[in-house]
Amino acid sequence: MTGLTTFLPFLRGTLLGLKLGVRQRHVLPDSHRIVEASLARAHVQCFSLRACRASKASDASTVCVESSGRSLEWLASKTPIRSYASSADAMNATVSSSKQSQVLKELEKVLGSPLDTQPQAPPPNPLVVVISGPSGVGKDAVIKRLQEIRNEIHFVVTATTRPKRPGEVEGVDYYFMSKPEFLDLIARNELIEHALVYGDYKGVPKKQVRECMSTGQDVLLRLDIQGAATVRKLFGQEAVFIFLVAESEVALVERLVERKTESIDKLLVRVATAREEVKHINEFDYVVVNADGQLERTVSHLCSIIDAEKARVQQRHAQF
Ligand SMILES: Nc1ncnc2c1ncn2[C@@H]1O[C@H](COP(=O)(O)OP(=O)(O)OP(=O)(O)O)[C@@H](O)[C@H]1O
Repeated sequence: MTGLTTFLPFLRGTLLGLKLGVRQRHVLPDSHRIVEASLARAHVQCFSLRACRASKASDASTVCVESSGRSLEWLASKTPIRSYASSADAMNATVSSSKQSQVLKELEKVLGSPLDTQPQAPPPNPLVVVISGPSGVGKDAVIKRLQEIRNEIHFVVTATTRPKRPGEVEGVDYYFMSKPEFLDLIARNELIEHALVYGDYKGVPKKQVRECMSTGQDVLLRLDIQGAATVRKLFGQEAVFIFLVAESEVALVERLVERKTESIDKLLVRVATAREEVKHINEFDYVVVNADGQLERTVSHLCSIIDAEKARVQQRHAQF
């Protein structure tokens, strides 16, 4: 309402200007003035499109120009206004491509140099993303889904000495190996980190991470809390650490019981450990709730984090 009342005097002046054929001048930022000056040459007059619609003016056409991140709406005389849903529609509806290129040429002339076609944002650095969280929270389920929708991210397959669970695939879910084989990897210093978890070894092979990072690919690591702490020491703030939690402790336990992969003794150990692990939440950059039945939402949150990381001005720069 306030905008309208402030605007009415301007609108009256504008319409009067149109009738009298007098070019109006409005206070615009410098960059906009350049645009205005250039378009003035093409006999285009600048007004607010919204104002003209409100006034039901029917003797103007629209030319929209993106300048300094804002949309300027230019009204030129003689052609009728058409109804449209957005500035982009207005552009399509009323400006022919030849007119557009004419405007661009005019702008380039005024600027004294050609408009740059290069991307304005620098290419983002490859990310190292660590996903961690207590046992049974859904790390594997979440990562599996994330891989389906973001297959450009390389999931680093962990080596483990634990037995394969039904449905798990060698080289996809884990590299399953015997304890002597795993100990050999340790001896050859071929693991970024490794740990003995619930009596089984788990570790991240260096080779995979090294190879991916050298090609500029994003890397996703699934680590338990100890592993995440070790990798944090290695990468510091240069990697992204995400902590998955269930909506509550009871929800986590129900999920573990439902999975039916542990005896009651093993369950007890996992639940007691999970209670301790959740205390490490502050060592992470992000926390994401994997609520029951909300796997898609969880994965969508992870995608948002990755996208936000890609949009950072000060990029993380993981080196290995
Ligand atoms: N959002 C969810 N809603 C319901 N069930 C889920 C959800 N996320 C995962 N699950 C299920 O919970 C169980 C535990 O998930 P998963 O095995 O992925 O956990 P994990 O964190 O990888 O466990 P671990 O560290 O013990 O390997 C699985 O049966 C999985 O299908």
